[in-house]
Amino acid sequence: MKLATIGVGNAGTKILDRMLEFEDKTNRSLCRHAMAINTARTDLAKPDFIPPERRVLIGDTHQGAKGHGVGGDVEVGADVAKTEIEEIRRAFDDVEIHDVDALLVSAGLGGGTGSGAGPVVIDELQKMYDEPVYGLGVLPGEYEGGRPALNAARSLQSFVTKVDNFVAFDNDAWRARDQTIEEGYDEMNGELATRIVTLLAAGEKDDTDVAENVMDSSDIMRTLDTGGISSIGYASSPVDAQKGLIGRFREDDEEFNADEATDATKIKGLVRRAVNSRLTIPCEVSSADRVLVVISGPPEMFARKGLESARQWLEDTADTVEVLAGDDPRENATELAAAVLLSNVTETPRVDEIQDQAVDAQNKIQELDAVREQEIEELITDDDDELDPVV
Ligand SMILES: Nc1nc2c(ncn2[C@@H]2O[C@H](COP(=O)(O)OP(=O)(O)OP(=O)(O)O)[C@@H](O)[C@H]2O)c(=O)[nH]1
Repeated sequence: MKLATIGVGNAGTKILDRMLEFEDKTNRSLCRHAMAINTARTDLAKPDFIPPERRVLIGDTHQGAKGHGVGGDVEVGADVAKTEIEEIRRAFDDVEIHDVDALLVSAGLGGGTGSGAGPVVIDELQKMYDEPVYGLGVLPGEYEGGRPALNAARSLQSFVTKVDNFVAFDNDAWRARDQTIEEGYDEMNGELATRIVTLLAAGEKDDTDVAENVMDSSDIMRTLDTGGISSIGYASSPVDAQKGLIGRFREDDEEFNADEATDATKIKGLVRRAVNSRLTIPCEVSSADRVLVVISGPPEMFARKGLESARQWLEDTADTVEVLAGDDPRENATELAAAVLLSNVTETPRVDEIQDQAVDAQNKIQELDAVREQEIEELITDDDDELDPVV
């Protein structure tokens, strides 16, 4: 596929930058246009790969932002983007839409800019272009507390209703306990970038003269066409030019046999590993509406039989007949990778938890407001009592 990509807020920008880095490292060219929109000047200076002229600072004259971010306030994030919609629109004028299949907006949903300005940006893109607009969004970890959960619960609803498909990433599922938050983010962003780019960059070459099994961008778009929330699974094994695949396969895989494993069983094993891996958002695989499998690597490693039996296994596992599978040939690739898109998954426990956490946070805020109102009323009454004799 070919995409125009827009990172909104700090996390959205960092993730997009890592996608560009992965592309650069692996000779892919998924993101034909990359842009960052943020309310924090310092964060906009940080990317290594997003071109400086494609970084848009919004809200530097807004009272609630002043170039320093919006401090987790979704209302301010949305207001800033609405106020500066003309500037945002002008920035989109540079997008060569005839050169892309779709647009992708990435954002963290726990803060104020990504979650507030993100939906405003998506609305504008949907108005301006006929191409699908996809979302790539990070759900905050439980450890972050009530406010990010409240932001995310509200914003997730806007994102999911506005985009054509929302690929979710769950910080809770990916957090390693022995890392600082920043180290953790760096690693997570790399993992997410690898998954989304491996998946969507398949079919980026519009070659008519390609082998039969090669993934087409229209297959990817068809799988994403379900709407809703999606998750990605991924597994890879290093490739040795002489010996073929040298990665270890799960020994509990019923097909596993170190000596006899053919390329076909290896491919099937890789797809199983991808589906059983840590998904970008944990979900019940059988709740997926449609599934897409991309096998990416040196073409001599592809095995038509393997792809077909992986597809059949997935049809049973995901309990859907809508499983599309294809190859993504990458000459000189050092790994064979399987990326599996589970589209429109409905059983995602973390989304339910965030909603519960958000309701708790909302109740606490209301309780605090009620206490505050009571205190103010009491203060006024006390003042009135004191004032009475004077009047
Ligand atoms: N996976 C991942 N999540 C991040 C990263 N940085 C922040 N987050 C998450 O994204 C949420 C939003 O953080 P930011 O992106 O910094 O916030 P923002 O959208 O720029 O909004 P403001 O800071 O309020 O202006 C946080 O609550 C975290 O859950 C990152 O690098 N990787």
